[in-house]
Amino acid sequence: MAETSFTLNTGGKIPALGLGTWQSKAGEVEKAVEYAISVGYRHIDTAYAYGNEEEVGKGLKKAFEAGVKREDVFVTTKLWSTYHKRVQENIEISLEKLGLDYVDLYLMHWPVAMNTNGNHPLFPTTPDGSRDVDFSRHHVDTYLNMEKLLHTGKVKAIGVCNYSVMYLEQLLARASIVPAVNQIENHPLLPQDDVSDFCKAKGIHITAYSPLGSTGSPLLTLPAVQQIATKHSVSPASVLLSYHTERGHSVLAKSVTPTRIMANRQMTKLDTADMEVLAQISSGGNLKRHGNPPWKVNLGFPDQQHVKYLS
Ligand SMILES: NC(=O)C1=CN([C@@H]2O[C@H](COP(=O)(O)OP(=O)(O)OC[C@H]3O[C@@H](n4cnc5c(N)ncnc54)[C@H](OP(=O)(O)O)[C@@H]3O)[C@@H](O)[C@H]2O)C=CC1
Ligand SMILES: O=C[C@H](O)[C@@H](O)[C@@H](O)[C@H](O)C(=O)O
Repeated sequence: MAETSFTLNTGGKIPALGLGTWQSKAGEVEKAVEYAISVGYRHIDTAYAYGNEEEVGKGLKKAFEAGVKREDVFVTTKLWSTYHKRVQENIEISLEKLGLDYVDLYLMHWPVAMNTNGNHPLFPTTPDGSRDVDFSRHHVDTYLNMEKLLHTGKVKAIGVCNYSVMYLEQLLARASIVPAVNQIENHPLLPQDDVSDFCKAKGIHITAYSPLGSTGSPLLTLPAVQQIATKHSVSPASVLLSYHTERGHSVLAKSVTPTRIMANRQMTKLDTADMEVLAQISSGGNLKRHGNPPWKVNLGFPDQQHVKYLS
């Protein structure tokens, strides 16, 4: 494995590979977390919005009972959009569900607030059926409230997700604490070099999500990925995950399947030629973003400039 962990701007370490839990179903995720930790994972990613923090917490508890120390597991959870005006409340609910005193990383899930008192606790809608966005709440004000959590000991580090360069510039202009992490969709069909370079210059670590292309892992069949896998006698998944460690990013791979959880631990030392082949996949604007919720808001990503926004 090229790197087993990266150092954050807090001085803390983030393990290079984390277990993703988005869409991991009830009845499956507790076992997935317990199994992953038993085979060496030390980084678990969840979120209030995933609705599985309680079960993730049960998996963590089993791992601790088996002798793994709390301080050796890096746990991330995320502030949901309907809680942008209730930051303290949302972390307390998450900690209660997880059965933890603190999380290692607390991330703003999206830089868009939704109506706190809308028609649904997670995904409120307006009468036309679109997302009930709270345009009165600026994402930087939410982040400033997250900064205050650092003094409570309930979070060891704070950061953001889904931040473009434009949003990061807005945030850094007013923040006292540089985010430790920006968690973004990242893979050879969405390299986001602009965000990666900007974060590197500012000391913000990137964690890549949807490295396999999310549900159904469509990127495993990319010919260039398969060709590199054959060259190194490894799986395509290993190539797609190792792409991030080579870039200095940590990576989250979701699976509830024990054989895949185990297999995804295998990292491959990719060479310069491999990285060049992987970089070529997106050349000529051949980009694919899998996570594209209908926010009605311009998030500032260059690949989304064709989208029509209401605001
Ligand atoms: N901050 C944010 O907004 C976001 C954060 N994330 C985080 O990142 C994590 C990873 O991203 P995610 O979108 O889940 O997608 P991934 O790219 O990790 O792909 C997950 C899919 O790949 C399958 N899979 C996993 N390993 C293998 C393998 N070795 N061979 C074949 N198939 C495999 C899984 O199936 P199965 O489980 O059935 O084995 C599942 O269908 C999330 O779970 C979440 O924690 C994700 C999206 C947005
Ligand atoms: O972390 C995973 C993703 O961000 C997911 O939570 C969102 O995409 C959500 O389904 C939404 O529709 O806004």
